[in-house]
Amino acid sequence: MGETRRETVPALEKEEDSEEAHAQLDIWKYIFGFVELAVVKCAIELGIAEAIENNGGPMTLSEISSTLGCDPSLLNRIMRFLTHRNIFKAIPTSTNTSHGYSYAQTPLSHRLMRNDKHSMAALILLESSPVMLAPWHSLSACVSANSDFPFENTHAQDLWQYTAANPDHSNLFNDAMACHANLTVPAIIEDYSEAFDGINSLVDVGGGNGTAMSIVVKACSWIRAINFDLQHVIDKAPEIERVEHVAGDMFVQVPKADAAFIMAVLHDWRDEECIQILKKCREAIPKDNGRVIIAEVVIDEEGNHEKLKDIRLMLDMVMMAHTNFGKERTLKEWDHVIKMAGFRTYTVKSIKNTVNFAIMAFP
Ligand SMILES: C[S@@+](CC[C@H](N)C(=O)[O-])C[C@H]1O[C@@H](n2cnc3c(N)ncnc32)[C@H](O)[C@@H]1O
Ligand SMILES: O=c1cc(-c2ccc(O)cc2)oc2c(O)c(O)ccc12
Repeated sequence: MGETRRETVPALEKEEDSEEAHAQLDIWKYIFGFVELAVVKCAIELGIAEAIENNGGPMTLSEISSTLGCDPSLLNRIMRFLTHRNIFKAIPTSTNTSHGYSYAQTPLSHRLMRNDKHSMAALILLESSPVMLAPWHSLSACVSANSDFPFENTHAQDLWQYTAANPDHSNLFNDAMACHANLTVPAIIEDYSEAFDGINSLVDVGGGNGTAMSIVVKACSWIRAINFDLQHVIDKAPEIERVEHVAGDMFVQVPKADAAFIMAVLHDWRDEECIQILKKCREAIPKDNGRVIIAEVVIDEEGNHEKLKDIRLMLDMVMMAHTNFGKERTLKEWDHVIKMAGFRTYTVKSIKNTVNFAIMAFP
């Protein structure tokens, strides 16, 4: 019998081994990173979550596939992927039919429904659209040349010219932003109700289809709101009680009100442009007790790994791919922009469970 000898592995080498093992696992996630977005988009387009919701309870594979008119064996693989990621819950059935499972909704699958109060479907459909995916292929060329912009390079127009000329994409974009407003505005009102105290009129600068103001006037019955955006966006905005839609250019003039609200707009522009927009907001509000409520990301540079930091950094990459000079800003960068626009002081408050902060600037 040969003697078996066990090699002793130095502690350091073991640590490196596990780092290697983690790296090897992590790199596969990058290699197939697009798969998650593609399969989730597929689930939204098929309407899997809606089918289960409309059924009023869990459904077997054959029930879902006959309701949606899908191939059962392909749908089975899609459901296996989605349940592995806890997007749907697989409940073993007692019978031998239908691959042995019923599928139920989860908090994640609710977010894939188009009409759910938590819906994120429109944002997923925007990010996975060929129009928004194509510019990512020009990212490295644009970073190294620092001359062209990924979106303009790909579509020969900037995002706003492109949406004005392409109504289908404009609808996709406005629906996605409405989904963002549905998520963020109730959280701002709940966490920061004092922002809306003492104002009778409020103008939303770059307010899209008016979703943000529809939520504000419902929650704050004393407020009359103006939803201000480009002509082609206002032309498509639905009528909303106590919300007046006004078309115009925020670089020229902003409609007058007691306060201005501006959400996910300044991150689309470079500092000089933000200063110009904020000056127009300052001119639109009273000098003595006016305020501008800015809802935007603040990037933390302190090296903290707070759970939303990764998403904020991804949004910064989205700004690089989809806008010419847009970016997410640190507090120091916000301080520069707000002070240069002539505001005397400002406060900053994080908004629970959203990537945004509420920055209130006073003239
Ligand atoms: C990223 S979206 C934000 C929409 C909305 N505030 C939200 O957070 O859901 C930016 C908005 O700015 C509008 N916008 C772009 N340029 C503008 C301009 N010059 N004047 C007014 N609005 C403009 C766009 O049409 C778009 O609705
Ligand atoms: O694709 C986007 C997404 C956003 C966005 C998503 C979530 C937020 O909390 C804020 C913003 O904003 C965009 C944007 O401003 C833009 O010009 C292009 C694309 C996107």
